[in-house]
Amino acid sequence: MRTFVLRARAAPTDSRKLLESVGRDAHAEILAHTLMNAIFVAQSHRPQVVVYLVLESTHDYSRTIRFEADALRDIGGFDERNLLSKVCKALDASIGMGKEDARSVEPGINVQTLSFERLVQQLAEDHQLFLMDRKGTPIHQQAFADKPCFLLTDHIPMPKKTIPGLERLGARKVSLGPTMLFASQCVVLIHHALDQR
Ligand SMILES: C[S@@+](CC[C@H](N)C(=O)[O-])C[C@H]1O[C@@H](n2cnc3c(N)ncnc32)[C@H](O)[C@@H]1O
Repeated sequence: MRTFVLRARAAPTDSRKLLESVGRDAHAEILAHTLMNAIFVAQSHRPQVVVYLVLESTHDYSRTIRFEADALRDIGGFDERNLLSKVCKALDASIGMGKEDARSVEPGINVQTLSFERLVQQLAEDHQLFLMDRKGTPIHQQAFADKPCFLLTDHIPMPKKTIPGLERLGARKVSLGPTMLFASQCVVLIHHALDQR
């Protein structure tokens, strides 16, 4: 199982604002690109992949949308419009939810009003956490067990004060080289590195 968490700090939890932000400051397209590269390969999907999108620009609670590749049905295509429509459907389904509530959206997709910090605490119970960071251990030198979970952000960096807490949960920094990449590009390189093993 490979798990990816995209902490989308600028992404609105209002579906209309999310769509309006494509190509603008909040760059909602990052969500679609990351989903695409995490879940899909040519003519198929990757088995055993889970993606969490954590949208944090909100007036109430962060929304954590979980996509489980093996359970998705009728995803309808991998273009930005289609993938963002799934995100919007989850956001609309979450309207009115209380704190740390959960709803099923469609097969393979659910939404929770869960913060990044609480999500990562939960994942740390049975996953090995890796914080993607240019200054971390080169990925080809890093050992991986059977449930790695890779933590990424959108164009806004991980807040510095979050990092000691992640390290206390066991997160290790892993690098894909000195070039600053998009999260979606990191996902491709992570899959490639793990595919070689
Ligand atoms: C566009 S980058 C974030 C840029 C942001 N301005 C920053 O300074 O972190 C998106 C995500 O990819 C990760 N990332 C980008 N290049 C990387 C690299 N060469 N190795 C490891 N992670 C990388 C970042 O750590 C971040 O989680």
